[in-house]
Amino acid sequence: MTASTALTATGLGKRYRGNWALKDCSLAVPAGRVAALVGPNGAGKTTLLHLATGLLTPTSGSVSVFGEPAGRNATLARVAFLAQDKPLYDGFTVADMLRFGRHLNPRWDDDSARTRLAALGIPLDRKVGALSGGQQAQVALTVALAKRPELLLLDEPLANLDPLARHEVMRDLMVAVAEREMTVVLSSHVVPDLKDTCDWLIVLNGGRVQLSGDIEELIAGHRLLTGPVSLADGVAGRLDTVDDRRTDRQATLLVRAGPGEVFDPRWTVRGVELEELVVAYLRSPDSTALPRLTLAGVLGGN
Ligand SMILES: Nc1ncnc2c1ncn2[C@@H]1O[C@H](COP(=O)(O)OP(=O)(O)OP(=O)(O)O)[C@@H](O)[C@H]1O
Repeated sequence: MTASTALTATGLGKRYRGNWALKDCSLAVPAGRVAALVGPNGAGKTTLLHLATGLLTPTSGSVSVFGEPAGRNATLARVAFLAQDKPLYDGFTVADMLRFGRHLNPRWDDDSARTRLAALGIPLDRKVGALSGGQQAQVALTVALAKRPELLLLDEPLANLDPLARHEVMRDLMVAVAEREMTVVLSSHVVPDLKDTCDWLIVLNGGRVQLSGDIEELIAGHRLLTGPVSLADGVAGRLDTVDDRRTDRQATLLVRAGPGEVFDPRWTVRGVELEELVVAYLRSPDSTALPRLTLAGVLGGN
């Protein structure tokens, strides 16, 4: 049986006046995954998340959440969205934020929100505007989690946080994922912070999906070769080459190849790190790795 999908985009596009912010975007995030949505500034990450929440309507294609069109009332109750400009009201106290959430959300979990804030040492009577950036991010995450979402969408939750605060937010997110059935899609520029947390990757570049799939499978399907430049054309002609950098003597190639692929022993061959993979694809906007069979399977299984 194929796992159900939390988020599905099919030929999804959004145009602002003459410009496509997102184009031909097809992807599926299986339920229960923690997906990293990465890409440079202006890649379309916020646009995709806004389409998934129903804040924007598609210009073309469609987006659905647990098989239902995004933005419907029934879908909204299952989704929490933490926007990039965290919608925290500076003049409100933390307790006001909880009261607000309780009134707006029928599934609101006040006890866990209070327990979480107490554990973080964030006083309920403090005005939100008087909290540090890290504490504000934690309050915003607490409010989002208290909605008890099945799909949690986070737009740059780590922006403006110092490394310790970033680590704590990611750790708390993982605790929440372990405690309940939840799918997370999290946009970020900070790829190293995602590698221990996320198990699914979506790379957007210039409004298009370049990479989408299970992180372990993507890593296992690529190799980094370093060796004499004279051998480079042979490899580039035989295998999909994502990134090809050459000096007069040496070539460094990132190729799509599984662990069983046999190379000339003059190459030094090693696996790739998540960040190397992301950077290599972003450097080569025409390269894509979209697991069409997997995608078709996931799409068909819902
Ligand atoms: N309301 C809007 N009107 C016109 N163009 C827009 C609007 N919102 C976004 N865009 C454009 O759409 C493209 C994608 O923007 P988007 O904010 O989705 O990217 P992003 O990947 O989230 O970027 P960042 O990492 O900087 O937040 C950009 O070129 C942006 O200028």
